[in-house]
Amino acid sequence: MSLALRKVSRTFNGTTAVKDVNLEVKPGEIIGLLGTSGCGKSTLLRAISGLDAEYDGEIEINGKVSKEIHDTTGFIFQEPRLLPWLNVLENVTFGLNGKRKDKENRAIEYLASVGLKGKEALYPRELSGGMAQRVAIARALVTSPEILLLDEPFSALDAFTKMQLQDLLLDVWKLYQSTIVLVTHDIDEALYLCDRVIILRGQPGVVKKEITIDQTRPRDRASEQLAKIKSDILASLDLNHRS
Ligand SMILES: Nc1ncnc2c1ncn2[C@@H]1O[C@H](COP(=O)(O)OP(=O)(O)OP(=O)(O)O)[C@@H](O)[C@H]1O
Repeated sequence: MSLALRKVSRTFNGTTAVKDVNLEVKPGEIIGLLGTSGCGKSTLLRAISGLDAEYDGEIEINGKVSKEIHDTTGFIFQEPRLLPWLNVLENVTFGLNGKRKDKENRAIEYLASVGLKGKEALYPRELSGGMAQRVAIARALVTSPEILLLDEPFSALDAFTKMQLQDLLLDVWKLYQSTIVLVTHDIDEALYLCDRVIILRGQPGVVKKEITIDQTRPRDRASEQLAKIKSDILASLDLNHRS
């Protein structure tokens, strides 16, 4: 599913958080939004999801401009946000429409695709951080979203779990062909996952640069080509200057 942002700006109480952001995303593309804290990455993601409609400009999803919540988008947050009184299966089926057995079968299938086969009856308190985030991924996927929005989805996890879940994300992307917008602070994560990285900078945040990562997957995290792109990204972030 395609996605386009045209001159999107968002102002909170007189202060502009992001200004005039333009972005065209092709179906099946993985786009990273990268930038220092407070430059408006989450604000943009909330606008794309329809959770926040108070922005100026236009957001078009598959050719249709709308400010409503899009049922074609799935959202994954930094923390899993599971309901503690529901087990894993119930957390994934929660809010789905349809017959109970159908919903459960669907949830079981998606839980298997994130490596949680047989864990359906566990409660959130019994899960590791990585398992809980896998449940959150299954919960987002079960609605078959054509656009997946991820807000620093792996930043609370240890380095090894993070790398496993990045690979998992690529597996589900291959399987479901979703268009993905990923907010991250982690340059290596953006280099490993994204087709294109949008660098935002400043307050209000504006698009400073777009970097295409034209490397086949699976990528070598330690490759020289990625290291070169990383130094370009670091230079664009201009961490020594605030603007
Ligand atoms: N609901 C809100 N009310 C008022 N100001 C807000 C609101 N949401 C965001 N902002 C402001 O908008 C700016 C951008 O915030 P946002 O959370 O989008 O940044 P971010 O780039 O995602 O930051 P971080 O990387 O730290 O999560 C900040 O100055 C923030 O204080």
